[in-house]
Amino acid sequence: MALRDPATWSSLTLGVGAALVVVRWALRDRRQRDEAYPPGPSPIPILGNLHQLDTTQPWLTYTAWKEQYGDVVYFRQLGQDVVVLNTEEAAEDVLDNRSANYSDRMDLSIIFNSYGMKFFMILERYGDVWRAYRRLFQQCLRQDIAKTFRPAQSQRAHELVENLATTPEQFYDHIRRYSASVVLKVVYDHDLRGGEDDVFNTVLEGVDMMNKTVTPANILLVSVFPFLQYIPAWLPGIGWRNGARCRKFLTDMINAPFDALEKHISSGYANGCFGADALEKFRDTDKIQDFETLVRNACGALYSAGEETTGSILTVFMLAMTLFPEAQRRAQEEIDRVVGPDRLPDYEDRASLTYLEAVYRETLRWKPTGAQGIAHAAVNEDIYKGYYIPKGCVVIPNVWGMSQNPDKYSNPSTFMPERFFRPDGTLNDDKIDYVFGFGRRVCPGRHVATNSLWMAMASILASLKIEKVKDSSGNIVEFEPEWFCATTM
Ligand code: HEM
Repeated sequence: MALRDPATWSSLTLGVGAALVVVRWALRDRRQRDEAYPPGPSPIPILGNLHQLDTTQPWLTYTAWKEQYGDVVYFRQLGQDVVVLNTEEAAEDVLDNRSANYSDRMDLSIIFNSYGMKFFMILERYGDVWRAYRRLFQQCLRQDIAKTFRPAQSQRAHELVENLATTPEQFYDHIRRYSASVVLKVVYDHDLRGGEDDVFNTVLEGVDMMNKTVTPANILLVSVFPFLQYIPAWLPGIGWRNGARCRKFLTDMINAPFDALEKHISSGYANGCFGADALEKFRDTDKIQDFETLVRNACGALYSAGEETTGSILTVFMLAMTLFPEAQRRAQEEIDRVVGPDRLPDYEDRASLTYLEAVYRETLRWKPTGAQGIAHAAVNEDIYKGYYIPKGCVVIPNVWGMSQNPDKYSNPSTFMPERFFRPDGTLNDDKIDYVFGFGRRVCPGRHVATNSLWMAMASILASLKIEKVKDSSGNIVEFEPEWFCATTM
């Protein structure tokens, strides 16, 4: 793609135009109203408060602002109104209890179109198309249906243990393979076994491409300067911004597993899975237009939302077990006592393995992988606790702030499963559900995710001891874990 290309220039013009609109919007005066905006830092023209944000880990800034301004904080970012909800109570009040008004997302149509993200319903605006997706999820991924995938999840968890035992140094690849294999099975009835697998390679490449493009920084840049999507793909370091290349990867990511599923269906070999179930249940619907494309896209969205999240949490689990051996020892002692040495834990054991349950919850809490949740947006203006929230305002649930709240979790940076027990030894009611989101947009894959995570943790703890690496002389190699959490918009 050359800069001489007329399309590039028209985009450049559009980009500059968009920048000017953003500047004018950013400079506009706040409306004079009776109700005040929630408290927050003072903005400067154009940037708003962008210069005060830790842009790679914004949740750290939000959490610091909580100390200064409170549970509900208002700021501006290049003219965009943003409200941060720093506590579970505020997030439940606004996003759960008023979900009819707070289930929208920011307008990201430029990114959607330039990078081929239309399938990615996670960022779909609140409306009929989004409702059609949620109808599919409600019919084909609810809790009782998620249970039917458990045997496949157990089998893959046992494979994960075998892989970890054979080549522990490749633990990250094994974990990623596990989470991908579960989601491929659940969504497409695709069996990922040993060796090369074209479908697996294609979807991994697609997700990696998405991870680069769907970041807050890139979204902001491309929204203001749409011509960036025409950066030549071969340019080192920044060629990944090329829209056409990304579109190709994502189209392949959506089509490869779905085409394979359709072949299975037509040859009569498909077992129960989300894709086949949705095609079957909605085939005669007149309520959803072009339902086949919708199902194809829904499958792509489920895969891209489900693979990395599960993998990241299991990576956090491995880190926690390495750094906090006492928690590992207690969970293993419980499994030995309750399950015994002759078999691996099964889902039926879950209620009896209370310490393991606490390890599971503490893993979600300790280093939540979606530290600033996924932002919602207000459909209409609203008043919350006397504060004005404007129409179109982006509303961020600060999951990091909730999970590291020292008033609720003492020594929050310590991995301490014991915090989930009441004095009488029973588990409390804090299930860390807030990591799965809020209101009408709550994660539809949470039942599948919970089953995958629990089974992997139970199987690993029942079979392996996780400890720090030793060098050739048998000395422990100490390491300083670096914590980085992928941002979501
Ligand atoms: C493993 C841990 C997972 C976590 C922590 C997680 C978390 C989340 C969060 C925070 C949201 C946004 C909710 C909101 O807007 O308030 C979300 C949305 C979503 N998740 Fe998950 N998720 C996980 C696994 C999965 C899996 C396995 C799947 C698919 C099988 C999945 C599919 C989705 C989809 C499709 C949405 C978009 C919902 C919408 O916008 O209406 N997730 N998830």
